[in-house]
Amino acid sequence: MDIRLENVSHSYDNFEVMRDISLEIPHGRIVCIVGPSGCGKSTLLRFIGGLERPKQGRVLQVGTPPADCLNPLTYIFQDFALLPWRSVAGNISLVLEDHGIKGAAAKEIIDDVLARTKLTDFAKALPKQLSGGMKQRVAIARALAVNPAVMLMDEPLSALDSQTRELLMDDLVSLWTRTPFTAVYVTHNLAEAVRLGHSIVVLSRRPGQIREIVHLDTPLAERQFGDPELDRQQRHLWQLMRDEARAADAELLDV
Ligand SMILES: Nc1ncnc2c1ncn2[C@@H]1O[C@H](COP(=O)(O)OP(=O)(O)OP(=O)(O)O)[C@@H](O)[C@H]1O
Repeated sequence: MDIRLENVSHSYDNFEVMRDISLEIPHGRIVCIVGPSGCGKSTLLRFIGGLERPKQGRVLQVGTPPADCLNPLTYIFQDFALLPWRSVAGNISLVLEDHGIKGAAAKEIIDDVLARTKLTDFAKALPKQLSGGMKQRVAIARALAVNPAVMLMDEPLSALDSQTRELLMDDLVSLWTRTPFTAVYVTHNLAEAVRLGHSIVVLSRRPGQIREIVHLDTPLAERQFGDPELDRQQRHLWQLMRDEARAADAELLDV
């Protein structure tokens, strides 16, 4: 299933947040969205997820979700959103229980996603026993359990330290390489964008408009830390964003 945004514009009362966004999120691709603070990245994600509707334009789901998909659009948040009293396996089973999947059928799915996220040995652990990186792996496993058509990732690594972030990026790349998934990935971090994005949508400051869409051809598995081509792309993204980010920053201070 692809997602298509057609001429999406939005205001909260008279406060214009985004203007005329048209965008394709193709099946099996990771599309990163970057832009200065307050330019509407999270709002765009909410429109794609159907949590809110834009004032103008349309968000279309094109094609059908996978046959065994329980939840076509699934979020992964920065703060993991795990239930502290449930084990790792219990947090994953929760989303299956919502769909009436229990017993052996649930166990099969849970075992599979735990293995894919290298969490098998932690099935019985409670969230408080886990590091931040492990918690986010649980959140990713939980998202994979519903076999989503599109994962909506809102700054999923930004609460983590830089080393853990690198490890999680490696995990996401190997997950995608084994079984490609579709994701819209909002981030402030341009290094994450060039490491994980098949394309990177650069938004202007508010009202967010598309400044440029950068397409990266290097396969995800070949993108190494410190790769000169990725560094060059990251510099290009920063050039696009620097003045906008500075202006947006000044605007926020004025409020
Ligand atoms: N429900 C709402 N009512 C009024 N204003 C809102 C609402 N939601 C978001 N906004 C405003 O819309 C603008 C865009 O917000 P949004 O959170 O989408 O930006 P963002 O690019 O994700 O920001 P950041 O990078 O800081 O997380 C902001 O100025 C925000 O204050």
